[in-house]
Amino acid sequence: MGGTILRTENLVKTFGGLRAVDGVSIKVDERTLTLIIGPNGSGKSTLINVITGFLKADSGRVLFKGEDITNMPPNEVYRQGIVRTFQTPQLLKSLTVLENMLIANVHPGEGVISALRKSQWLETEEEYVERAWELLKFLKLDHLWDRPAGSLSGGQMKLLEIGRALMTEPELIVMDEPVAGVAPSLAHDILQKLVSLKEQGITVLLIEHRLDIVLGYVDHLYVMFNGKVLTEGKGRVGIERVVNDPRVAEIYMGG
Ligand SMILES: Nc1ncnc2c1ncn2[C@@H]1O[C@H](COP(=O)(O)OP(=O)(O)OP(=O)(O)O)[C@@H](O)[C@H]1O
Repeated sequence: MGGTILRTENLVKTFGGLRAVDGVSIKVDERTLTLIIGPNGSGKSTLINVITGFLKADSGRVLFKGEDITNMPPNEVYRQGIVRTFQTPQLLKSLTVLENMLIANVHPGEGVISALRKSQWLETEEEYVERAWELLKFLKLDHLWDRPAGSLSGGQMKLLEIGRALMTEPELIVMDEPVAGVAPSLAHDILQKLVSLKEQGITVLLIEHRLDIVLGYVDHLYVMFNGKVLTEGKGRVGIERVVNDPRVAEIYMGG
């Protein structure tokens, strides 16, 4: 484990009178897998939306590698080295698996066509194809390279979404429910892939409901409730303590 790559300080996001994120301070260490759990409506998605620039904070700060990135627009956050994946993979379903990989570097808000026309893209085209191919092999999607993305299974689409995120060579990947709706064996495959990303220097921050499947892969666990961090734990012992905390069972039973 290295130093802290991402930190939030007293982050607040309100919707009208509702404090969806209510003074959240978290730390994500380099090359770890950090998981945020919490019952529905506890503020997890809002928190990662604020971190990744999809929502503006009312107050508090987001620091990435020590730099203040609070309220930067998503494309700026992305340029800093943070990539986001969504619960529903954001794929272009009529394009092939390989094509989806190749257009992954299109900045949010930038048209696909104009990005593809860029001379800069053409210069690095060979490199991109190589990288896409390596990643497809890593994700065991290479045999599907010429299939339309829309013909993949739900789990394969999640993998392709991860592949697209990795095409951008991120330092931090923020994921919204990467194994939701995925069969257990493929879910474990996906999580093992995420663990092996740590060895490549990538840090993973994720939200996930399926604790039974995810917990064994996690280095740092945060529990959110009512917009706040209820408790947290690091390492086997710390995580075990959180999981056995009666307050955690209580919020899930209440929700
Ligand atoms: N755009 C919005 N406008 C108004 N209220 C919102 C908005 N987004 C979220 N909320 C509210 O903020 C609170 C936190 O929601 P959020 O989606 O962050 O929770 P969550 O922990 O991610 O839940 P889930 O696990 O169901 O995705 C909820 O009460 C929700 O209804």
